[in-house]
Amino acid sequence: MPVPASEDSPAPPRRGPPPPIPVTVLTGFLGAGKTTLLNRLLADPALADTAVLINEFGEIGLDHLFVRPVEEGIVMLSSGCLCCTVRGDLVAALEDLLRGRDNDRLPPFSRVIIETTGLADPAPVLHTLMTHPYLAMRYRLDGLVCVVDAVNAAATLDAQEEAVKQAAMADRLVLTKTDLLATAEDAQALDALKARLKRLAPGAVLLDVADASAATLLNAGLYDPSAKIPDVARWLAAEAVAAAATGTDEVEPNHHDSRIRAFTLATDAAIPAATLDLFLELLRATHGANVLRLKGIVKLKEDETTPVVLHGVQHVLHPPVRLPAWPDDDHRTRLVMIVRDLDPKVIERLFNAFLGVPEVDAPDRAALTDNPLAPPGLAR
Ligand SMILES: Nc1nc2c(ncn2[C@@H]2O[C@H](COP(=O)(O)OP(=O)(O)OP(=O)(O)O)[C@@H](O)[C@H]2O)c(=O)[nH]1
Repeated sequence: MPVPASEDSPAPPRRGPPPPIPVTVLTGFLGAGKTTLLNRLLADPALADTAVLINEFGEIGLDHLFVRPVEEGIVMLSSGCLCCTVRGDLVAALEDLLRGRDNDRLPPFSRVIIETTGLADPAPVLHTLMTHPYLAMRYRLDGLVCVVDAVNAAATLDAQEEAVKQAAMADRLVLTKTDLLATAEDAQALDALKARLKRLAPGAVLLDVADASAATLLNAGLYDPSAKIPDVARWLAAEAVAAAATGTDEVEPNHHDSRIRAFTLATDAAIPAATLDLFLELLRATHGANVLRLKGIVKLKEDETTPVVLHGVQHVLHPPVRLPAWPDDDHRTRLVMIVRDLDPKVIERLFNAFLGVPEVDAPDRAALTDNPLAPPGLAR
């Protein structure tokens, strides 16, 4: 991971490429209300210059300037790993949009919304935006919005692990069909669902569809266009994740949810770039498939005044971004991770091993077998 040179501003230099176009990915299980929500959002004049990519046109017609269908088409990355695929169809559709815009065939849209199919794993969509050399330059992920049907979500989350993954990876969670909940039991079930979603995605903003708007759902990324300095604290939501980490034991063991854990790592220590590189490489190589999302800001030893921002989805790490300065008073390294089938302690020990933090209370034998750097077979 080459750490880039400091930039004076997230905006590119005047004669360079245009600023990347924000992309919002809209997920949610079958019939959860994605298209209905999209339809409502597109009626907002603030989204008049939005291009929409949608897998299939459902019963609700979208009346918008450029709504484009995309076919399902998964392409494997050269690593050959199933979980880090990119979508060839999506690459073609996103390239086509840019061509149209650059040739004045299309109006100069300033935002893209991609509605996925209900069964979709969001990871390949995010990988497409993060790994394609040209698309990663012209587009940037703004956020992942997951629509959750308040009537059926509990049963769906119990039965479908993809629904759990969609919710766990989200930056924004929108509860639909709350208008259909009438009884006291319904209200109780809704509270339980909200608590469940908060455990799954403690860093995500959870809102009712009645409050869903361009203002509340969009600009979830690092760069809010209205703010000159990236709002890292809002984007990371490290405090919310840390606060929720204490309550995860209540999860019923049979739920798919119990496989998901959200946690933060924080340190005051400055990390040499080469050490960070090695840590991330080992994390990707040994646990990449289980790290559903990684967000972070890192204090580098080489220049403690210009932190690096990280964003990863499973094996795929977005090229790190060097900030010109710390965005606020918190100058600690903070990593926020959503993992599946992985004990946060394993990552914590790996991180501490790279930082040189001794495992003071580990007995000798455990220090050997628990060593996260030990060769496979020796480590537990
Ligand atoms: N009562 C109520 N019905 C809703 C709400 N949101 C969506 N619906 C209804 O739920 C049904 C499915 O909505 P869609 O917007 O098509 O859902 P979708 O997620 O796009 O569906 P797929 O594309 O098939 O996955 C439609 O009949 C909508 O009218 C809501 O907030 N309240």
